[in-house]
Amino acid sequence: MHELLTTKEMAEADRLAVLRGTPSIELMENAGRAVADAVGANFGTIRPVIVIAGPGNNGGDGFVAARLLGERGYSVDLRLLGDISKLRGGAATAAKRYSGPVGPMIAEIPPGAIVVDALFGAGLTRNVDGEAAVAVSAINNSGAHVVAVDLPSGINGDTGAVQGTAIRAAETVTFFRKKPGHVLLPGRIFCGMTTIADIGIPSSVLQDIRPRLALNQPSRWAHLFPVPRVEGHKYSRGHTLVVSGGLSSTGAARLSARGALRAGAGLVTIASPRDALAVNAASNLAVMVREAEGAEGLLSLLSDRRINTVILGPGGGIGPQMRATVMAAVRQDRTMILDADALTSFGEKPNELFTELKNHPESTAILTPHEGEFSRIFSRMSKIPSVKQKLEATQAASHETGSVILLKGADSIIFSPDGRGVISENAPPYLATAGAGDVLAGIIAGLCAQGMPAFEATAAGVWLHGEAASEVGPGLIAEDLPEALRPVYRRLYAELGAVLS
Ligand SMILES: NC(=O)C1=CN([C@@H]2O[C@H](COP(=O)(O)OP(=O)(O)OC[C@H]3O[C@@H](n4cnc5c(N)ncnc54)[C@H](O)[C@@H]3O)[C@@H](O)[C@H]2O)[C@@H](O)CC1
Ligand SMILES: [K+]
Repeated sequence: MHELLTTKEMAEADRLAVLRGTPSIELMENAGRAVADAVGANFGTIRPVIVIAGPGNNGGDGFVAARLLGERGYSVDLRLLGDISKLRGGAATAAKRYSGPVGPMIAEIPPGAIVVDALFGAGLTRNVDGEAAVAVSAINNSGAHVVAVDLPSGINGDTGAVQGTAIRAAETVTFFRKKPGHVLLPGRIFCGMTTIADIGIPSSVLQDIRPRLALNQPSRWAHLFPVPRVEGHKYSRGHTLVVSGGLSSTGAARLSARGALRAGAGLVTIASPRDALAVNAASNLAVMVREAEGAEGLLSLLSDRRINTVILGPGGGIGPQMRATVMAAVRQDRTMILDADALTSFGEKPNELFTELKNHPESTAILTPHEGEFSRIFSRMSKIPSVKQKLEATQAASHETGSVILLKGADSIIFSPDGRGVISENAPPYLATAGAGDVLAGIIAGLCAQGMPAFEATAAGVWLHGEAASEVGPGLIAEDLPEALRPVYRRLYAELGAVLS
């Protein structure tokens, strides 16, 4: 159930289901019934129901729900945008089956009403305006409990963007699979709680559609998640190197190092400039500290081939030295997590980095920008859209650079150069705190160190980071995150059925 379908893929699912023998009116009947059931699950027949129907099949679902709710004893007031004679296909059939009165668009909602929002769904093609916009603001201002059909009207199913204005729903009933707009912000907030109803589309249609996007859930990467083995030893669990900043900025590297250790890397070393050696050494026990000045220093440490992952960026400083250090790591064919300063340092010359990466196919880069960093590094690349179109932008950036890209946010997006993508929805709001990103870079590196492939390690890292934050709860500071991985790992391993002694 974790696949995400674009609106185009959903239309294809619909078409294939019809080809395989389910008439489209039956899909619509099932959709409308699921909506009526959602109303019935929470409210008795005392509260009036207002169904706001649009001119397409979303409106058709609304007509079905209105008919069924009427049959179940609810007082139903159906309002239609446009002319009933203009309805086509399933929507026209559903309207014929509805015997109640059909009123014009509404501009005021009576107190205590339940609203079924069947104005626009997957077929929204432009900004909501005119009468529809008036109805949307009346609904939003009324405080009514809104059940949205498929998507809150005004939310773009593919991007989660608000087109003009949008209905704020308490719950959204969607069909077969979620769409990106249910998960991406701000769409997710407008959806309220989203549930998925089975409307008779067989899962087998997915074999033809082959969706590339999914929710970031363990089902996407659990089969590659490292399980420590009794016969294993620290060297078999990989070695992560974290490059530290100077004396006044060592905290970020230390947070990364702790994240990598807790994620299960066998060994973690901080490569530290001389002036910061004492502070790095004094504040770490299990983490080793080695002296390394700039690119030269890193190169000499990387002569140890057992070091298989390198974190560059957290607290490392912006400028030519960072650029040289990153380039040195790329030439050493390692898996690198490039974060923060390592990305910003290439803001003026991104191609320098990407050409070097192309010349070293044995090295793997995972880039972990937030939106600001993403713009800085990719805005000069013409084939990459603005970060405002975050899904397409992340996918294009991954494709163009051959790197795994993690666009960090409350709806973190991760793409692999092969076109697979996941969107995360488990990050609690208090995760937006100083240093949390440094820990995340460490967790991802720690998983890569143990042999997990880059895309899956990044997805797993982001998921674990979100779970760890929820484990800590409000008041969280970045230092808490590595420590909170323990109960999260315990639960995950229990779910994976791994036997740990
Ligand atoms: N695809 C499927 O498998 C199924 C789809 N169903 C429903 O069908 C919906 C999609 O139906 P449609 O493709 O007909 O699309 P919609 O019903 O979402 O909207 C299309 C209609 O709205 C108009 N429109 C779009 N944007 C507008 C705007 N800003 N202002 C005014 N008018 C606007 C279009 O001209 C068109 O008439 C889904 O969201 C779902 O609710 C269900 O019936 C069940 C099966
Ligand atoms: K809707």
